[in-house]
Amino acid sequence: MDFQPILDEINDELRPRLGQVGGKVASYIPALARVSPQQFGIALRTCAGDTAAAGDAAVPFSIQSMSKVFSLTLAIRSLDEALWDRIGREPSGSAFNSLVQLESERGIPRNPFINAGAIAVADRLVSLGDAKAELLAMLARLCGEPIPIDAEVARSEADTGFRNTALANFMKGFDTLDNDVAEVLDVYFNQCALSMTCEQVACAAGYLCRDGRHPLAGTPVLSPAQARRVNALMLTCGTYDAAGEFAFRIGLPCKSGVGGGIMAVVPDRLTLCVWSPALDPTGNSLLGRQALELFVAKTGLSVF
Ligand SMILES: NC(=O)CC[C@H](N)C(=O)O
Repeated sequence: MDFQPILDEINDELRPRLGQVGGKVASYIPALARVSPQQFGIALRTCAGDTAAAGDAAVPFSIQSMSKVFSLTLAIRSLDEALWDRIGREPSGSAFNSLVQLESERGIPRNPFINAGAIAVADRLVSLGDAKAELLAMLARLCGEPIPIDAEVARSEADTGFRNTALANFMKGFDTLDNDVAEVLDVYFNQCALSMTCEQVACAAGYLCRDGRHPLAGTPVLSPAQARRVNALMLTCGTYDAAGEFAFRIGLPCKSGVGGGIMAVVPDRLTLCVWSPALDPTGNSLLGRQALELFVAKTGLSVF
Protein backbone atom coordinates (compact mmCIF):
# COMPACT_ATOMS: atom_id res chain seq x y z
CA MET A 1 0.00 0.00 0.00
CA ASP A 2 1.32 3.48 -0.86
CA PHE A 3 0.72 5.44 2.33
CA GLN A 4 2.09 8.84 1.28
CA PRO A 5 -0.97 9.93 -0.75
CA ILE A 6 -3.22 8.76 2.09
CA LEU A 7 -1.38 10.87 4.67
CA ASP A 8 -1.42 13.84 2.26
CA GLU A 9 -5.18 13.45 1.87
CA ILE A 10 -5.67 13.33 5.64
CA ASN A 11 -3.52 16.43 6.07
CA ASP A 12 -5.48 18.29 3.36
CA GLU A 13 -8.80 17.27 4.89
CA LEU A 14 -7.91 18.20 8.46
CA ARG A 15 -5.92 21.44 8.05
CA PRO A 16 -9.09 23.51 7.49
CA ARG A 17 -10.39 22.13 10.80
CA LEU A 18 -7.47 23.53 12.86
CA GLY A 19 -8.91 25.81 15.52
CA GLN A 20 -12.30 24.08 15.43
CA VAL A 21 -14.70 24.49 18.31
CA GLY A 22 -14.21 22.08 21.20
CA GLY A 23 -10.43 21.79 21.08
CA LYS A 24 -8.26 23.39 23.76
CA VAL A 25 -4.51 23.26 24.32
CA ALA A 26 -3.63 21.84 27.76
CA SER A 27 -3.46 24.86 30.05
CA TYR A 28 -2.65 23.32 33.43
CA ILE A 29 1.01 23.04 32.41
CA PRO A 30 1.95 26.67 31.54
CA ALA A 31 4.69 25.72 29.09
CA LEU A 32 2.15 23.68 27.08
CA ALA A 33 -0.43 26.47 27.13
CA ARG A 34 1.90 28.55 24.95
CA VAL A 35 2.04 25.99 22.10
CA SER A 36 0.17 27.12 18.98
CA PRO A 37 -2.91 24.96 18.31
CA GLN A 38 -2.55 25.65 14.57
CA GLN A 39 -0.38 22.60 13.96
CA PHE A 40 -1.06 19.12 12.64
CA GLY A 41 1.37 16.36 11.77
CA ILE A 42 1.16 12.67 10.87
CA ALA A 43 3.93 10.13 10.25
CA LEU A 44 4.22 6.37 9.95
CA ARG A 45 6.88 3.74 9.58
CA THR A 46 6.12 0.27 8.24
CA CYS A 47 7.62 -3.02 9.40
CA ALA A 48 9.69 -3.00 6.20
CA GLY A 49 11.13 0.39 7.22
CA ASP A 50 9.23 2.50 4.68
CA THR A 51 8.16 5.92 5.93
CA ALA A 52 5.49 8.46 5.06
CA ALA A 53 4.74 11.83 6.64
CA ALA A 54 2.60 14.92 6.14
CA GLY A 55 2.02 18.32 7.74
CA ASP A 56 4.08 19.22 10.82
CA ALA A 57 5.51 15.71 11.15
CA ALA A 58 9.05 17.01 11.71
CA VAL A 59 8.17 19.54 14.43
CA PRO A 60 9.20 18.45 17.96
CA PHE A 61 6.50 18.48 20.62
CA SER A 62 6.10 17.40 24.22
CA ILE A 63 5.30 13.69 24.19
CA GLN A 64 3.77 13.80 27.69
CA SER A 65 1.87 10.58 28.46
CA MET A 66 3.07 8.82 25.33
CA SER A 67 6.28 8.45 27.37
CA LYS A 68 4.39 6.01 29.59
CA VAL A 69 4.71 3.38 26.86
CA PHE A 70 8.49 3.72 26.88
CA SER A 71 8.84 3.74 30.67
CA LEU A 72 6.56 0.71 30.87
CA THR A 73 8.72 -1.02 28.28
CA LEU A 74 11.86 -0.38 30.35
CA ALA A 75 10.18 -1.67 33.50
CA ILE A 76 8.81 -4.82 31.80
CA ARG A 77 12.26 -5.57 30.39
CA SER A 78 13.73 -5.68 33.88
CA LEU A 79 10.87 -6.90 36.03
CA ASP A 80 8.53 -8.79 33.70
CA GLU A 81 5.73 -10.33 35.81
CA ALA A 82 6.98 -8.78 39.07
CA LEU A 83 5.96 -5.36 37.77
CA TRP A 84 2.30 -6.25 38.27
CA ASP A 85 2.56 -6.77 42.04
CA ARG A 86 1.54 -3.15 42.60
CA ILE A 87 0.02 -2.01 39.31
CA GLY A 88 -3.28 -3.18 37.85
CA ARG A 89 -4.27 -3.84 34.25
CA GLU A 90 -7.86 -2.65 34.13
CA PRO A 91 -9.20 0.45 32.38
CA SER A 92 -9.93 3.16 34.92
CA GLY A 93 -12.98 4.77 33.29
CA SER A 94 -11.90 8.02 34.90
CA ALA A 95 -9.62 10.94 34.04
CA PHE A 96 -5.88 10.39 33.68
CA ASN A 97 -5.10 12.36 36.83
CA SER A 98 -7.96 11.08 39.00
CA LEU A 99 -7.32 10.36 42.67
CA VAL A 100 -10.56 8.63 43.63
CA GLN A 101 -9.77 4.99 42.83
CA LEU A 102 -6.45 5.10 44.68
CA GLU A 103 -8.30 5.59 47.95
CA SER A 104 -10.61 2.58 47.70
CA GLU A 105 -7.99 0.44 45.96
CA ARG A 106 -5.38 1.05 48.64
CA GLY A 107 -2.70 2.79 46.62
CA ILE A 108 -2.65 0.28 43.73
CA PRO A 109 -3.19 2.19 40.46
CA ARG A 110 -5.64 0.67 37.98
CA ASN A 111 -3.13 0.54 35.11
CA PRO A 112 0.31 1.85 34.08
CA PHE A 113 -1.08 4.53 31.74
CA ILE A 114 -3.03 6.70 34.17
CA ASN A 115 -0.77 9.15 36.00
CA ALA A 116 -0.77 7.17 39.25
CA GLY A 117 0.27 4.03 37.36
CA ALA A 118 3.05 5.80 35.49
CA ILE A 119 4.33 7.26 38.76
CA ALA A 120 4.34 3.72 40.19
CA VAL A 121 6.33 2.55 37.13
CA ALA A 122 8.77 5.45 37.65
CA ASP A 123 9.19 4.31 41.25
CA ARG A 124 10.19 0.82 40.09
CA LEU A 125 12.62 2.31 37.59
CA VAL A 126 14.21 4.45 40.31
CA SER A 127 14.77 1.26 42.34
CA LEU A 128 16.53 -0.29 39.36
CA GLY A 129 19.02 2.53 38.67
CA ASP A 130 19.32 5.86 36.84
CA ALA A 131 15.84 5.89 35.32
CA LYS A 132 16.21 9.14 33.37
CA ALA A 133 19.48 8.06 31.76
CA GLU A 134 18.08 4.60 30.93
CA LEU A 135 15.03 6.12 29.29
CA LEU A 136 17.11 8.56 27.23
CA ALA A 137 19.46 5.77 26.18
CA MET A 138 16.60 3.49 25.13
CA LEU A 139 14.94 6.25 23.09
CA ALA A 140 18.21 7.20 21.40
CA ARG A 141 18.67 3.56 20.38
CA LEU A 142 15.08 3.30 19.13
CA CYS A 143 15.30 6.51 17.08
CA GLY A 144 18.91 6.24 15.98
CA GLU A 145 19.54 9.75 17.34
CA PRO A 146 19.51 11.48 20.74
CA ILE A 147 16.17 12.70 22.11
CA PRO A 148 16.12 15.86 24.27
CA ILE A 149 14.14 16.67 27.38
CA ASP A 150 12.56 20.13 27.21
CA ALA A 151 13.84 21.61 30.49
CA GLU A 152 11.25 24.38 30.50
CA VAL A 153 8.37 21.91 30.21
CA ALA A 154 9.89 19.70 32.93
CA ARG A 155 10.18 22.72 35.26
CA SER A 156 6.66 23.83 34.41
CA GLU A 157 5.35 20.33 35.23
CA ALA A 158 7.16 20.34 38.55
CA ASP A 159 5.93 23.85 39.43
CA THR A 160 2.29 23.01 38.79
CA GLY A 161 2.18 19.25 39.35
CA PHE A 162 -0.02 19.47 42.41
CA ARG A 163 -2.22 16.51 41.48
CA ASN A 164 0.74 14.33 40.56
CA THR A 165 2.40 15.22 43.85
CA ALA A 166 -0.82 14.29 45.61
CA LEU A 167 -0.98 10.95 43.77
CA ALA A 168 2.61 10.12 44.68
CA ASN A 169 2.16 11.07 48.32
CA PHE A 170 -1.05 9.09 48.47
CA MET A 171 0.75 5.96 47.25
CA LYS A 172 3.61 6.63 49.64
CA GLY A 173 1.01 6.80 52.41
CA PHE A 174 -0.27 3.36 51.39
CA ASP A 175 3.30 2.05 51.27
CA THR A 176 3.05 1.23 47.58
CA LEU A 177 5.89 3.57 46.57
CA ASP A 178 9.40 2.51 47.62
CA ASN A 179 11.42 5.61 46.86
CA ASP A 180 11.52 9.25 47.82
CA VAL A 181 8.49 11.06 46.36
CA ALA A 182 10.56 13.94 44.95
CA GLU A 183 12.96 11.56 43.22
CA VAL A 184 10.15 9.57 41.62
CA LEU A 185 8.32 12.70 40.47
CA ASP A 186 11.53 14.08 38.96
CA VAL A 187 11.68 11.01 36.69
CA TYR A 188 7.99 11.28 35.84
CA PHE A 189 8.09 15.02 35.05
CA ASN A 190 11.19 14.61 32.90
CA GLN A 191 9.81 11.69 30.93
CA CYS A 192 6.67 13.71 30.19
CA ALA A 193 8.89 16.58 28.95
CA LEU A 194 10.66 14.46 26.32
CA SER A 195 10.50 16.31 23.04
CA MET A 196 10.00 14.27 19.84
CA THR A 197 8.61 14.64 16.34
CA CYS A 198 5.85 12.47 14.85
CA GLU A 199 8.52 10.87 12.65
CA GLN A 200 10.65 9.96 15.66
CA VAL A 201 7.72 8.55 17.66
CA ALA A 202 6.57 6.46 14.68
CA CYS A 203 10.08 5.01 14.47
CA ALA A 204 10.68 4.57 18.22
CA ALA A 205 7.40 2.71 18.76
CA GLY A 206 8.29 0.33 15.93
CA TYR A 207 9.02 -2.63 18.23
CA LEU A 208 5.29 -2.70 19.04
CA CYS A 209 4.31 -3.73 15.51
CA ARG A 210 7.23 -6.19 15.18
CA ASP A 211 6.57 -8.63 18.04
CA GLY A 212 8.98 -6.64 20.20
CA ARG A 213 11.89 -6.44 17.76
CA HIS A 214 13.93 -3.23 17.52
CA PRO A 215 12.72 -1.03 14.62
CA LEU A 216 16.22 -0.47 13.24
CA ALA A 217 18.37 -3.35 14.49
CA GLY A 218 15.83 -6.20 14.66
CA THR A 219 17.13 -7.31 18.07
CA PRO A 220 14.59 -7.95 20.87
CA VAL A 221 13.39 -4.90 22.82
CA LEU A 222 10.58 -6.95 24.36
CA SER A 223 9.61 -10.59 23.97
CA PRO A 224 6.68 -11.19 21.58
CA ALA A 225 4.41 -11.89 24.58
CA GLN A 226 5.49 -8.70 26.36
CA ALA A 227 4.93 -6.61 23.21
CA ARG A 228 1.45 -8.13 22.86
CA ARG A 229 0.67 -7.12 26.42
CA VAL A 230 1.82 -3.53 25.94
CA ASN A 231 -0.43 -3.34 22.88
CA ALA A 232 -3.35 -4.79 24.86
CA LEU A 233 -2.87 -2.18 27.57
CA MET A 234 -2.71 0.60 24.98
CA LEU A 235 -5.98 -0.58 23.47
CA THR A 236 -7.80 -0.87 26.80
CA CYS A 237 -6.18 1.95 28.80
CA GLY A 238 -4.07 4.14 26.47
CA THR A 239 -6.59 6.92 25.99
CA TYR A 240 -8.07 7.00 29.51
CA ASP A 241 -11.83 7.24 29.71
CA ALA A 242 -12.08 7.52 25.93
CA ALA A 243 -10.53 4.05 25.43
CA GLY A 244 -13.89 2.46 24.61
CA GLU A 245 -14.67 5.13 22.05
CA PHE A 246 -11.19 4.82 20.52
CA ALA A 247 -11.59 1.04 20.21
CA PHE A 248 -15.04 1.52 18.70
CA ARG A 249 -14.10 4.20 16.19
CA ILE A 250 -10.44 3.38 15.46
CA GLY A 251 -9.73 -0.14 16.70
CA LEU A 252 -5.98 0.23 17.16
CA PRO A 253 -3.79 0.18 20.28
CA CYS A 254 -3.21 3.90 20.93
CA LYS A 255 -1.43 6.03 23.51
CA SER A 256 -2.15 9.73 23.81
CA GLY A 257 -0.48 12.62 25.64
CA VAL A 258 -1.69 16.08 26.63
CA GLY A 259 0.93 17.58 24.30
CA GLY A 260 -1.54 16.52 21.57
CA GLY A 261 0.28 13.45 20.30
CA ILE A 262 -1.25 10.01 19.80
CA MET A 263 0.78 6.97 18.80
CA ALA A 264 -0.99 4.00 17.26
CA VAL A 265 0.03 0.46 16.32
CA VAL A 266 -1.14 -1.70 13.44
CA PRO A 267 0.36 -5.03 14.53
CA ASP A 268 2.60 -6.67 11.90
CA ARG A 269 2.18 -3.64 9.62
CA LEU A 270 3.23 -0.24 10.97
CA THR A 271 3.34 2.30 13.77
CA LEU A 272 2.05 5.81 13.34
CA CYS A 273 1.99 9.07 15.26
CA VAL A 274 -0.38 11.99 14.86
CA TRP A 275 -0.05 15.34 16.59
CA SER A 276 -2.22 18.39 16.99
CA PRO A 277 -2.08 20.29 20.30
CA ALA A 278 -5.77 21.12 20.85
CA LEU A 279 -7.40 18.51 23.09
CA ASP A 280 -10.95 17.25 23.60
CA PRO A 281 -12.41 17.14 27.13
CA THR A 282 -10.90 13.67 27.76
CA GLY A 283 -7.37 15.03 27.21
CA ASN A 284 -6.90 13.40 23.80
CA SER A 285 -5.95 15.36 20.67
CA LEU A 286 -9.15 16.38 18.90
CA LEU A 287 -7.70 16.41 15.39
CA GLY A 288 -5.39 13.49 16.17
CA ARG A 289 -8.43 11.39 16.90
CA GLN A 290 -10.09 12.46 13.66
CA ALA A 291 -6.87 11.72 11.76
CA LEU A 292 -6.73 8.18 13.11
CA GLU A 293 -10.38 7.64 12.22
CA LEU A 294 -9.69 8.82 8.68
CA PHE A 295 -6.58 6.64 8.43
CA VAL A 296 -8.50 3.53 9.44
CA ALA A 297 -11.40 4.37 7.12
CA LYS A 298 -9.10 4.98 4.14
CA THR A 299 -6.81 1.97 4.67
CA GLY A 300 -9.15 -0.56 6.27
CA LEU A 301 -6.36 -1.31 8.78
CA SER A 302 -7.58 -2.23 12.26
CA VAL A 303 -7.04 -5.06 14.71
CA PHE A 304 -10.72 -5.95 14.37
N1 LIG B 1 -2.24 12.73 29.86
C1 LIG B 1 -1.04 13.27 29.97
O1 LIG B 1 -0.33 13.45 29.00
C2 LIG B 1 -0.67 13.71 31.34
C3 LIG B 1 0.79 14.00 31.49
C4 LIG B 1 1.04 15.23 32.29
N2 LIG B 1 2.45 15.45 32.37
C5 LIG B 1 0.47 15.09 33.68
O2 LIG B 1 1.14 14.51 34.49
O3 LIG B 1 -0.59 15.53 33.98
